[in-house]
Amino acid sequence: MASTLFFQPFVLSSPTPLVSFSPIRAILPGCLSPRRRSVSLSTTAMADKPTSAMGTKLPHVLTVAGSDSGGGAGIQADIKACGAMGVYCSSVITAVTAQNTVGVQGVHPVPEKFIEKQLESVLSDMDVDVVKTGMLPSLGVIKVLCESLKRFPVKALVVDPVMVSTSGDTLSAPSTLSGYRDELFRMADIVTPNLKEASALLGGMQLQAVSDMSLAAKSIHKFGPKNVLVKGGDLSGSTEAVDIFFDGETLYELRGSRVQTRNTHGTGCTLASCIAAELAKGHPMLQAVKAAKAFLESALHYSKDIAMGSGPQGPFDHLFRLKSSPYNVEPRLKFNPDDLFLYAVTDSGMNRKWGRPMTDAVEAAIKGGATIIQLREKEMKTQEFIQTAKACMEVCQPHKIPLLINDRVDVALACNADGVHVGQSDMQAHTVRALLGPGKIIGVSCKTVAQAEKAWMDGADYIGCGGVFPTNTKKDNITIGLEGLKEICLASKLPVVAIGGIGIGNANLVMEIGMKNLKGVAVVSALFDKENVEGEARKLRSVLERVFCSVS
Ligand SMILES: Nc1ncnc2c1ncn2[C@@H]1O[C@H](COP(=O)(O)OP(=O)(O)OP(=O)(O)O)[C@@H](O)[C@H]1O
Ligand SMILES: Cc1ncc(CO)c(N)n1
Ligand SMILES: [Mg+2]
Repeated sequence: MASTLFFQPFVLSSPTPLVSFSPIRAILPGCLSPRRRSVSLSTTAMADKPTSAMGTKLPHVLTVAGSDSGGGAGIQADIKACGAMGVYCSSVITAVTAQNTVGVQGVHPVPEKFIEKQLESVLSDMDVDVVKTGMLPSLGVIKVLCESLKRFPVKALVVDPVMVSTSGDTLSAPSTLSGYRDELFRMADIVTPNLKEASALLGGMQLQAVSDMSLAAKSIHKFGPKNVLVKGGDLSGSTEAVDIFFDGETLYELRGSRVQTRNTHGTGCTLASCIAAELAKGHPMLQAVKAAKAFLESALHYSKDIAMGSGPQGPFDHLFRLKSSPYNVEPRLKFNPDDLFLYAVTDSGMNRKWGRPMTDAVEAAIKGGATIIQLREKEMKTQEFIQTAKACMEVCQPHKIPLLINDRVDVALACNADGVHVGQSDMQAHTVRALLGPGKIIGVSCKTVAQAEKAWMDGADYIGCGGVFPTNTKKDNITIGLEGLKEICLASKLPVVAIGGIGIGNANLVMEIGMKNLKGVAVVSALFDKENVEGEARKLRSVLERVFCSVS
């Protein structure tokens, strides 16, 4: 088995915006060729188009693919996947297939000239950010597409080299192999072959284990794409769904749990479309791939018992979020790891003791210098918790301070909080991510290196690490000490906030361990078990600032 490499260079060095539904065209950070970036439609180009320049810019994916009459794969999957990710999707149809859960009964290619016409219609007019390709039935279609992309450059190209359906039916002519290898791959930001496609691209190489997939990813990279994702959905005998990502330097083994279901028709199309959608929003490549995989796992899980058709492979429901989380709207605040600097965690028992409403306590903490608030209420009834959270949101919003909810994803959705913090026995972070969407902040409490690694894989934004010192807030909590904190910081690819028994007297010791990704301290009693919350926050903040200035 290939060794697992989990480098995530972008996380610590430059906090990237989680979502950029910017009214102006966002530039994709670090994932695009300078060649295309330099020629892509710029704000200047937009200025030539008064209609689109004056309105809101939607992130836009164009899919160039075949129609699946069964609605589970192809164009239909692509449009639903982009819709589910909150991205506009236009479509150039390359072929019409007669398809169902049994297999492909017929293929009717669209004439190349008419594909060219569709491409020109959309690309010349509609501000496409990312092109995603699926079924390209002939070499001629690939050539037409390459020419169109040269005429109308876009910010990113995602190539899913669809060749054979899972039912075994051929969807592209053998001559397309050379078109992919010699022409289209060179223009691609990522290519996403499954096992059979990777094998075909590499002249029949056998792919039976993860180590073979790693070799294949490296070989396919030589054809010229910037990144390669070899998908392991069809890897037999695995309890996990393992994909291999290669960016030309580092191999990443992306593992998810394998959902036990027959409803996997269109997973490949969906994955590639979700990647394209995340790129269109402005996310970097690896983050886009991880978000796509997390979405897919949730969609498969949600759809695992759907019964449709009599064949071996059924479709799944891309739009499950519409049913599961009506409040799933895009976030207001982008996560900035520096927000972890002075992290205030509430405790209504303490605030009651000092006779102040939660909103006053939160306001005072913010005025004293708190940079993020977490509502941690273990006893409160749901309705009261939601009301309190909504009221606290109103306190936080004018100060642009993010508000997170401890454990209760439902409460976070109900009040449209900025995110959720979960512990090890709460809902898993990847499920939280699927429910909250890509733009919300997710934190996970971690006591071990393995937990920190899982948090990163699950798509969390930061980890809370502790208890650093013994604390009365959490009885029987294991104390990891400064050494434990240091070990986890060293291993973590995510920013870290230290927690547990921290206050004015010892915050300096914590920050002085000198870890670059240790971004701040989280406190409960040090602020809220005091009479003057604002004053205590101010003192703590000045301790932190002093250390920050001396170590940086
Ligand atoms: N049962 C499953 N549970 C979880 N993830 C899965 C499952 N099956 C496939 N995947 C994931 O779905 C993505 C698509 O992989 P897959 O290898 O199935 O692509 P594909 O064969 O091109 O799909 P298609 O069925 O559209 O042809 C990968 O990220 C893979 O790990
Ligand atoms: C149209 C179409 N595109 C792609 C696939 C691969 O899933 C399929 N089965 N049908
Ligand atoms: Mg498959």
